[in-house]
Amino acid sequence: MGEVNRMTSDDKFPGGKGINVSRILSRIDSSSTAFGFLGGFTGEFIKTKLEAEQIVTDFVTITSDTRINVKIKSDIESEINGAGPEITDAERAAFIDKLSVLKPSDIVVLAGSAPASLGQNFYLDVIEKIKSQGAEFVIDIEGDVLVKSLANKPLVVKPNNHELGAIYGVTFDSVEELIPYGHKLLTDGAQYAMISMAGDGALLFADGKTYFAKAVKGVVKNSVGAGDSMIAGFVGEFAKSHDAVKAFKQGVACGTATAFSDDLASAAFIEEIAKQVVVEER
Ligand SMILES: Nc1ncnc2c1ncn2[C@@H]1O[C@H](COP(=O)(O)OP(=O)(O)O)[C@@H](O)[C@H]1O
Ligand SMILES: O=P(O)(O)OC[C@H]1O[C@](O)(COP(=O)(O)O)[C@@H](O)[C@@H]1O
Repeated sequence: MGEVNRMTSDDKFPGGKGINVSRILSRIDSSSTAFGFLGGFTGEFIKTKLEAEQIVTDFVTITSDTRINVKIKSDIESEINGAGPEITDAERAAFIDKLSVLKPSDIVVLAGSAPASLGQNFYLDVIEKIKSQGAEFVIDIEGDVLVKSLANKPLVVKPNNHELGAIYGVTFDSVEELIPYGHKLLTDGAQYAMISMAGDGALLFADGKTYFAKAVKGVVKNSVGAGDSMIAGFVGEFAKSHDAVKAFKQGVACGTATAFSDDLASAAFIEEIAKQVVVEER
């Protein structure tokens, strides 16, 4: 702080939670459409990168520049996430309009912070539209919006252990302590809930049961996008098999494989890690 800092190397990746979900889905052979708002030179960069990976995109083009989120990898990881672009009422309305194509078999993943210009009710308006089309939704957003969305029965939610504590105003000293709160996410409305705990593994709450996946051991290269990868793994597998435990296993494999990769995990590495994931009922 307060000094000139020079990087030894740098990379540029198309990012943001929903984009990460689409990139992992494409690697596990699950088709998706990446959508949201894109604008300016940064928006062009993201679109080009996604198209190079054969990911279908359907973004609302905005006049402001898409934000840049800076991830600093040193002895410790630090993140500086942009506040997000200015989005006009017309651009907001165009986005909601796009949801008219949704069918009951679709699953919409709502992920990441919404810029202030979209207003406080943005995600709740989006959820109302998704529900009116008969589609399912998954939500990965911090705070109050996640809590309010539970009444609309999201297919799955995946707060990490810290976010779960913040939702219910508690702190956890052990995995056992957070189990009742995982079940509370279901009684509050979620169909399934996963709690990710980085290097301490993950929990699944499904049909009144609790499942635990011990963390796979390996060298952590990048924890950015591990949570998004976990959601993609769950959704991609659930869309095929409708088996929540299998979906959880795939989620953990994708999250772990990304944590052990420089960018998001490759298909081959996800497959390799999947062989090491063990899920047991607790
Ligand atoms: N250091 C790690 N070692 C092993 N697995 C990890 C590690 N970090 C993340 N993972 C895997 O990825 C999942 C999601 O990571 P996590 O950091 O908890 O999510 P988020 O990025 O949303 O906070 C974890 O539940 C775990 O399965
Ligand atoms: O929208 P937010 O909350 O600022 O989060 C955006 C950030 O989340 C990420 O998608 C990473 O998320 P996770 O580490 O939770 O998987 C980054 O690519 C991005 O910079």
